[in-house]
Amino acid sequence: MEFGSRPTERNLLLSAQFLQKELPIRIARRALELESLPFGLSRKPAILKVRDWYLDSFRDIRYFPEVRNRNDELAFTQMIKMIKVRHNNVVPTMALGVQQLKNEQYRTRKIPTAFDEIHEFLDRFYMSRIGIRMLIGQHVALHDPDPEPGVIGLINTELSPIQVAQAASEDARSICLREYGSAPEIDIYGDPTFTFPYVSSHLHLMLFELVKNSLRAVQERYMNSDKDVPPVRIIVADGAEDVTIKVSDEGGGIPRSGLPRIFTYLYSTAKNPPDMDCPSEGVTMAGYGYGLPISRLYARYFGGDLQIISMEGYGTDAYLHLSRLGDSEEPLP
Ligand SMILES: Nc1ncnc2c1ncn2[C@@H]1O[C@H](COP(=O)(O)OP(=O)(O)OP(=O)(O)O)[C@@H](O)[C@H]1O
Repeated sequence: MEFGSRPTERNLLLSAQFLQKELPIRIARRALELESLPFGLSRKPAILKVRDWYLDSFRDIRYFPEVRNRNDELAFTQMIKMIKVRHNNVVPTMALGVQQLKNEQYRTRKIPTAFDEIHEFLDRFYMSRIGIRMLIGQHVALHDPDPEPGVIGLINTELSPIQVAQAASEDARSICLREYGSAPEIDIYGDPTFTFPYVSSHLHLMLFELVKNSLRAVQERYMNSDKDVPPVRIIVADGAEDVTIKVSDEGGGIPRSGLPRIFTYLYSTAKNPPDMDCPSEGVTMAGYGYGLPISRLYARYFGGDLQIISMEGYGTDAYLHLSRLGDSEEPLP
């Protein structure tokens, strides 16, 4: 944030030179790991596709001549922007690969794999992806000739969590409306003038996932009843260390036996999961089971965390902690 507040030619050049060294290291580590996954996962077509994206991006950066001047820097920026687009569908494509492995085990009636190892790999892999995309996104965004006041690259130094909560709520409600024909109300509490520095796309993504889960739970619980539908409540608290946002619903909660699984990849109670073979299809209410684990990674990336507390038979509280100390280091694998 401090570096980007002065996006001079010299600083942009320094930034590009740093990325030219740093990105291939991060990308190569992930490519190697993609090649050595357990249980034959590395040979699944979807995983090979992702591996190839990583190899292509590695080559693009390594074959790019050394960045020495402004023109090089602009060309380099275009190139890494393309890389970011190339990797847009990594998450659903990886999900497809893991699903292919699961299906195969189911068909051949092999003893189901302990997926812990794969879970840990995916956590590392997606965390690294968040870091790579943050670095590329920040560099590219610093070229914006006319940034909004208070915005430095991807970071909004005056982000209002209430505003982001409103936008994320609207998005989640419109999906709920589309899917069920109606959607519970959402009440948002907190100081509307309060702001803190954060990446608004990250916060939007996390709140959108949490609100979507709450809306779905409430909707399913009250769909066929004539009782009043209780609203989902979002409460924003600004502490000295953390900004905490609670998303609270009366959607019936999660059974205690199911709680250890909600942060695992591919655990979902959605009845009609999206077509895994068409990962670019539009957003649905629930499906992959990726919402919670991915949101927690985004929170942890900047030193925060996500906790889910459930009261079975009543509802669920999600606590999203966002560290505002600004002194956390990237928790890289
Ligand atoms: N607020 C909630 N109330 C009740 N159950 C919940 C709530 N939040 C999450 N769950 C349970 O946890 C599961 C996993 O949630 P997660 O957000 O990770 O995936 P998903 O919503 O099923 O799919 P998607 O990848 O589309 O987010 C859900 O399928 C649901 O069973």
